[in-house]
Amino acid sequence: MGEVDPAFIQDPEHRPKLSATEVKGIPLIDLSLINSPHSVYDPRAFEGLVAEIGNACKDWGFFQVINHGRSAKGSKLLLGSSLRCLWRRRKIRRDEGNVLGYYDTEHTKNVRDWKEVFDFTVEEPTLVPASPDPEDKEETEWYNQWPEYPPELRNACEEYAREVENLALKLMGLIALGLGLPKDRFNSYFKDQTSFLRLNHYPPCPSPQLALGVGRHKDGGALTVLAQDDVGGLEVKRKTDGVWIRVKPTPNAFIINVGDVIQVWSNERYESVEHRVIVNSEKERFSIPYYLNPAHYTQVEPLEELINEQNPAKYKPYSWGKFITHRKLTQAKTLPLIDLSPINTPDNISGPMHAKIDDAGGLEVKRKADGEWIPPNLLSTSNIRTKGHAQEFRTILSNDRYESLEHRVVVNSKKERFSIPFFVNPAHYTIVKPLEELADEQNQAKYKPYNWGKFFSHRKLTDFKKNSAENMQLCHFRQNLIPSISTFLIVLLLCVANEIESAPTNPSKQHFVLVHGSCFGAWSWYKLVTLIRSSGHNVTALDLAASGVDPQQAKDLRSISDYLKPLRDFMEAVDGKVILVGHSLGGLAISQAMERFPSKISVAIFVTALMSGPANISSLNKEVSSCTFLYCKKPHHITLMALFVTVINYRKIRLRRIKIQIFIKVVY
Ligand SMILES: O=C(O)CCC(=O)C(=O)O
Ligand SMILES: [Fe+2]
Repeated sequence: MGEVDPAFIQDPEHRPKLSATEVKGIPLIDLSLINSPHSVYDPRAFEGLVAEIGNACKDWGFFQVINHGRSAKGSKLLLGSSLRCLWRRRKIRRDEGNVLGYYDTEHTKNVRDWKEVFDFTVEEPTLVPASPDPEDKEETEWYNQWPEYPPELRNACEEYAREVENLALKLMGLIALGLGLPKDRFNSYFKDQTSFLRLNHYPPCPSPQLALGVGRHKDGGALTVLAQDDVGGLEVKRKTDGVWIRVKPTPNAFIINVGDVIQVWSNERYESVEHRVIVNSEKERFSIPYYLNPAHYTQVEPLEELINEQNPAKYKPYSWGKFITHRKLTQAKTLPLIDLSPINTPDNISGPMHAKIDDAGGLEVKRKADGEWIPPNLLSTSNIRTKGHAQEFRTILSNDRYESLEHRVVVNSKKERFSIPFFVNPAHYTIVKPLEELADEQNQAKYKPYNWGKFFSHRKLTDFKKNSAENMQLCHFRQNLIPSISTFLIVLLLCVANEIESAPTNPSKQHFVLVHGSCFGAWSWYKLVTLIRSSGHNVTALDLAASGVDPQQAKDLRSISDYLKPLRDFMEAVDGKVILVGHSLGGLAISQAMERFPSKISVAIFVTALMSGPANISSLNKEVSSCTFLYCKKPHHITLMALFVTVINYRKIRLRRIKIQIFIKVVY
């Protein structure tokens, strides 16, 4: 591997102390009771063993076992010199199509590990989902990739795997008993297990103070049975004080790690252990973890027997198959720092680290697949690289190949929280538009150019209203805006206007006057204004009195007539015919304008609007109550409302009224 490439260098706070102390007190459990053919069954001793394992799982999340009944021949052979040449020969490299075999690009927390590995599964083939995509129901098979040399490798590995599997399942039985469950409680999960083994080789490292053999992590499966040679380097994070302690190799012992799956099954009675591997400048090191994993179709969730009202489930169920497929596909390559995959992968959707219901973080991202809010992986990075406004910019530059991420921060009643976003923005004079190289005839530019500086200063002035329509949003610049209420209105209007005798002869050039509803302002039409203008029409969005940016105060208005005055003033001044559009209470305003300026109005559109009678505004209530309003409210936001549109040809009003009712999704 040569000199230390920056990809291997750990952030300062995660660099190892090479002088770490080896401490006493790490549980060392003698399994001779269950393994010796000569031992007489002693229920009390057995109970003691179960309790010892239970305590080790609870207090440490790991322990060592001796007299485990395995001959240790297998591990000696695999760790020993006869097979080391495996690493120096040509390796069968894994790729995206085949995730097993040799590779040396494993990354933990986005930093490359100083090691090379050879992976093989216990079941041949191993059945797994074809992709991490939750919607994809297809399955695929993983096959081991055995090298031709050394020839004895395959047999040695397979034999070793069988031996350790036996031990791992026995330990699961003891753990089940310790949790007060039947001994065979976990058996069914491992019927079609996805367990695999890894031959780890840590070459000597010129800068062991900067890099790690494996960065800090927890094993994702149920249980790990680890064999190591006598070089040492494994460190575990002690639960009592968070100090990293070195695990001194014990001859013929296996190290047992509690994995994330047990943490979830036990509803956190046992917690998986964080660990890492230190490398050294002189000696290479070998180790063989056996990861005991459930069948891919397992939904991992707290066991029913271990939850109740006092102790509710701390995790949401997640698909083991989706989780492991994602892991396998992503861990062997560099993950970009700004990476959209976390919101689309089971790892972050429902992996044990992330599905924790009471996640202390606060940042949530909206998963693109289904719009659900989920916490991203905040636990492991010291610098949290969130995706901010800069990504809106990326969205446009990439012509939608990358989409910006919607996110939010939830607060909690106990802890305060701090964060420091760094927004990477272009120069103010930048005209943001899809890059030429990424837009062509087949894939046309999806955004119109806009001036970053103008956008940015507008945002700065209005950012306190992040969710209000007044805040300029990316959708302003979209070329082909998604059909919405606005587009619908224009299409509807033009269709109907063509039908009406008095419609302008050239419907392609109209002047729309938009009148907002109560408590709204001209800003509420921001989408429609953009749309109408970009369709080549004139548009005026008015603020009624004391609304939007109109300087008057509501308390100073003496009558409804004062409130409607800005429209009257406008109508007086305007040349030619206009199309009036009123929303909600704005219907009252346009009704009055229709009374006064009939010759200046070609069409009036009432959008869920009050519509007073043409002769007498006071007949308003009667008219309104005869209209059908369908209204569907969901908590916190209106997702659906009935749009009630009445198009009136004013001059023929007594002859013809068109009422159209539709359902439309309105996004505020
Ligand atoms: O090599 C070791 O001691 C531990 C390796 C490990 O933690 C892993 O591969 O998951
Ligand atoms: Fe591990």
